[in-house]
Parts: sequence; C-alpha cells; structure tokens
Amino acid sequence: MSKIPVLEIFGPTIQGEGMVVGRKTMFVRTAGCDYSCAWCDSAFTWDGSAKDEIVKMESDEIFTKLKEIGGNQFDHVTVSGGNPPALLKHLDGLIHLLHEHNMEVALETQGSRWQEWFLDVDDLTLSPKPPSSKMKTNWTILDEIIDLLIINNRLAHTSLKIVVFDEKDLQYAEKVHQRYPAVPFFLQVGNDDLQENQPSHLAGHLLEKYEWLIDKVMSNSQLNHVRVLPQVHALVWGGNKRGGFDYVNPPLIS
Ligand SMILES: C[S@@+](CC[C@H](N)C(=O)[O-])C[C@H]1O[C@@H](n2cnc3c(N)ncnc32)[C@H](O)[C@@H]1O
Ligand SMILES: Nc1nc2[nH]cc(C(=O)O)c2c(=O)[nH]1
Ligand code: SF4
Ligand SMILES: [Mg+2]
Repeated sequence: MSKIPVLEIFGPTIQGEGMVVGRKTMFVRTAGCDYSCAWCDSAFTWDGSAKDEIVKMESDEIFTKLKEIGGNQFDHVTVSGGNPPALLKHLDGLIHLLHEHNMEVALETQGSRWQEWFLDVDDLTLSPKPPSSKMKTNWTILDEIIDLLIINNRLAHTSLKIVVFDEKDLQYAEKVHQRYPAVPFFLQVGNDDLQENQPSHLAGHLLEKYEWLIDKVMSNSQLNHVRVLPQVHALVWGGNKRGGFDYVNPPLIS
C-alpha cells in the first residue's frame, strides 16, 4: 500500500470548471506540483505554506473521510492538486475503490506526466499552461499522453482546458486546439484577483473578463469547435483565498 498526501477533502459542491461544469462532486486535493504557475489559485499545495497540513492517507481512509463528510449525497469525486499524476503512481487504488462503490472519478492535471490509470478516469481534464503562467509546455509528453488516450478510445472521457489571461494565451490556446483537434476543447477565464474575498466584487470583475474572452473567441476563426466558461465557483463564492469559497463543508481531513 502506498499513501497519498492529501491537503483537502471537501464537498459536495459543484464542479466549477470545464467538461462537467455544474456536476455535483466531492473534491480530494493532493499536495505537490511539478509546476509553479504565476497565477496558481492553489499555490498552497506546492509553496510550502500548508506543508504541516498534509495528511498521508490510504485509499480506504480517503474513502471513509469522503463518506464522513459527504454522506450519501454524492456519486462523483474529483481529484485535483497540485498535480496528482506527477507524484502519485498509485492513485489507481483510490480510483478502483471509488468505482467499486459506483462513484465516477474526475481528474485535473496539466498533462506533464502520463500515468496508466488515466485510462480509468471518467472525466479527465488536461490543462496545459499558457505563457502567462511562466511555465513551458513539454509538447513531446503532451503528444504522448493524447496519443495514448486516443489509441485507447478515451476521447469521450477527456478534455483540454486552457486558462486565458491575455492575447498571447489566446494564441497558445489556438495552437493547442490545432494540434489536438479531436479533443473536446474548453477556454477558461483566468482569475487575476486571488486576494478578493467578496463574491460580489470578484464576480463583477470576472464577468467583465468573461465577456472579453467571449468576444475574442467569437471573432476567431481558429476557435470554432470550443466552449468558453468562467470558473463558476469563483463567481458564486468569491475569492480564491484558501477556504474563501467552495467549502459547503469545512475542508476537514484530520
Ligand atoms: C489548481 S489546478 C490543479 C490541477 C493541475 N495542476 C492543473 O493545473 O491542471 C486546477 C485548475 O485550476 C486552474 N487554475 C489555477 N489557477 C487559476 C486562476 N488563477 N484562474 C483560472 N484558472 C486557474 C488550472 O489551470 C487548472 O485547470
Ligand atoms: N468548485 C470547484 N471546482 C473546481 N474545478 C477544479 C478545481 C480545482 O481546483 O482543481 C475546482 C475547485 O477548487 N472548486
Ligand atoms: S500546474 Fe496546476 S497546481 Fe501546479 S502550479 Fe499550475 S495551476 Fe497550480
Ligand atoms: Mg480550484
């Protein structure tokens, strides 16, 4: 057995982003990331600020905690981070346990690392990072991941989601969409105000950015078979300060 470093277990709440936006789900947030995006809204998973809160858990302990917090009010679990696949070869144990209990499993990752268990994920979001993040995409690895998903017939369970802050990010999004035209494609509004805690203040600002992104995509002939979304949870619950949104239940793990 190998333990999983967990920082948060919370929900039920809505999946606020991407391919299953609005889906009722629980979240398991693992610690550690191989990136350090300039605008990461979950930087506490990798910047050391929450290192004392990491709890190493077996899959069955995670399942027990999910049930303790979510009761019978969920049938979908989203694993996010941090970057779960970067460090967790053994997440398949948790995925299989959840499937045994008739739960669907979603995963959020930037696509910097392949794991065999990607083939078992019901809703797999690959979110390669645009220039504003200051990260560099490893195209060889991303090509390999997407090839493997296609070969294994997983396209209906896969999506690409690009966060857009500016024109350069939009050009990057075009490049990704052109490179992988068969993969369902989402553009997501970048949240540049990670300190704002007042839902109403942040929502107004994010809606303006959403309108900007919609206008840009509508007039772009390279971005036709796409979906444009805000982070719905940021609109509803406001700021991205840790604990500032989403926590229908407290992020209990210990
Ligand atoms: C916190 S990340 C964790 C999973 C994985 N490391 C990744 O980046 O895909 C989850 C999602 O939040 C997005 N995200 C992070 N910070 C954001 C921000 N400031 N505005 C909009 N989306 C953001 C990421 O691009 C990713 O799609
Ligand atoms: N409601 C909600 N939806 C989300 N979708 C992706 C999230 C993430 O941080 O990975 C996230 C999150 O933190 N909360
Ligand atoms: S890859 Fe994801 S978790 Fe890692 S720094 Fe970037 S947004 Fe944050
Ligand atoms: Mg988030």
